[in-house]
Amino acid sequence: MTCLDPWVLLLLLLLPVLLLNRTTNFYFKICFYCVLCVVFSVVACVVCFLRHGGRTVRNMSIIKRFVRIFKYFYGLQLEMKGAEKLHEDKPCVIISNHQSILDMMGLMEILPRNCIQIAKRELLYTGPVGLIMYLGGVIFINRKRTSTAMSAMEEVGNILVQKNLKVWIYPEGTRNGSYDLLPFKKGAFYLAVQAQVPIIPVVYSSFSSFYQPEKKIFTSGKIKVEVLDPIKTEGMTVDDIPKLLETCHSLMRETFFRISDKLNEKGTNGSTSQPVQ
Ligand SMILES: CCCCCCCCCCCCCC(=O)SCCNC(=O)CCNC(=O)[C@H](O)C(C)(C)COP(=O)(O)OP(=O)(O)OC[C@H]1O[C@@H](n2cnc3c(N)ncnc32)[C@H](O)[C@@H]1OP(=O)(O)O
Ligand SMILES: CCCCCCCC/C=C\CCCCCCCC(=O)OC[C@@H](O)COP(=O)(O)O
Repeated sequence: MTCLDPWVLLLLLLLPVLLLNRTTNFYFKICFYCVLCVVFSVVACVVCFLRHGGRTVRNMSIIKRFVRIFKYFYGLQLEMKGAEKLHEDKPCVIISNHQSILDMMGLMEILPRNCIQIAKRELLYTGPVGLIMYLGGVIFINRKRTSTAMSAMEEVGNILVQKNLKVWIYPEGTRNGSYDLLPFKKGAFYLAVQAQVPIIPVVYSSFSSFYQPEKKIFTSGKIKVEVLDPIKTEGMTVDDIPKLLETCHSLMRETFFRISDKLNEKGTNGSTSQPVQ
């Protein structure tokens, strides 16, 4: 018996109370998510090194297996529609809406083979999480310097067809938890037109039925994912980009509203989702 035992006992007694409280439950789940990311990244880094010896997009299939476990801890269900459109063995630019750090779970559920992602450079410095992203072939861009971000994207465009790759981009350029989509940045559309490859929009329903950081709500729930039809860019030039962007934005926005559960003023959607204890 050590002198810490009464404190450990107290903590154990308090744990159910803390988990039942909405705010502490919320923070517990977010902290646990970060712990899961770090721990799984360390293990995945070792597996990736042993399997492929360094940075390659093939490591993503290993990372996927780890991240796909996360949803069971959070009682999240993912309902997919049209996923087969992503698995055609041809290069393309995949665009999707970006709500939260939780998106990674939805991403890994549907991520096709040979698909690299574009991420903000700051994520490279998150220790093991940054390292596993690097090993998985993620391309890091400096959003504060448009010219370097653009040339990094241009390099991706140059190898996309040559290496038969797909690229996953969040065209909103940042997380957006509001019940709408932000206006799109143009990088993804330049890339698709430059490489003359189709754009495939993927829409995730609003998380707000189970996840609302401002109200400290984080319950179990369902995410609907819909893959829209590919939009061809063959024959398009830079002049066509504004219209292409607009088409993708309105199609995705329409789909987002259709598949999301609109909340009432109380912040509930009337569903029976209960906090995961
Ligand atoms: C266990 C743990 C496991 C971990 C698993 C890892 C999972 C990994 C998950 C990772 C998830 C990570 C998720 C994340 O990290 S999301 C955050 C990072 N991702 C992005 O930002 C992607 C989307 N952003 C863009 O595409 C932006 O456009 C970029 C970044 C490129 C520039 O943005 P910026 O805001 O600086 O500029 P702007 O878009 O207003 O454009 C400015 C002007 O430049 C013109 N322009 C733009 N592009 C091009 C071009 N190519 N050629 C020529 N011109 C171009 C454009 O027309 C405009 O001109 P004008 O029209 O106003 O005259
Ligand atoms: C040595 C330093 C150690 C730091 C350790 C930090 C540990 C971090 C642990 C877990 C973080 C999980 C991150 C999972 C990756 C999710 C990617 C993501 O969603 O990034 C947000 C980015 O798209 C947009 O960022 P902004 O909304 O523009 O901001």
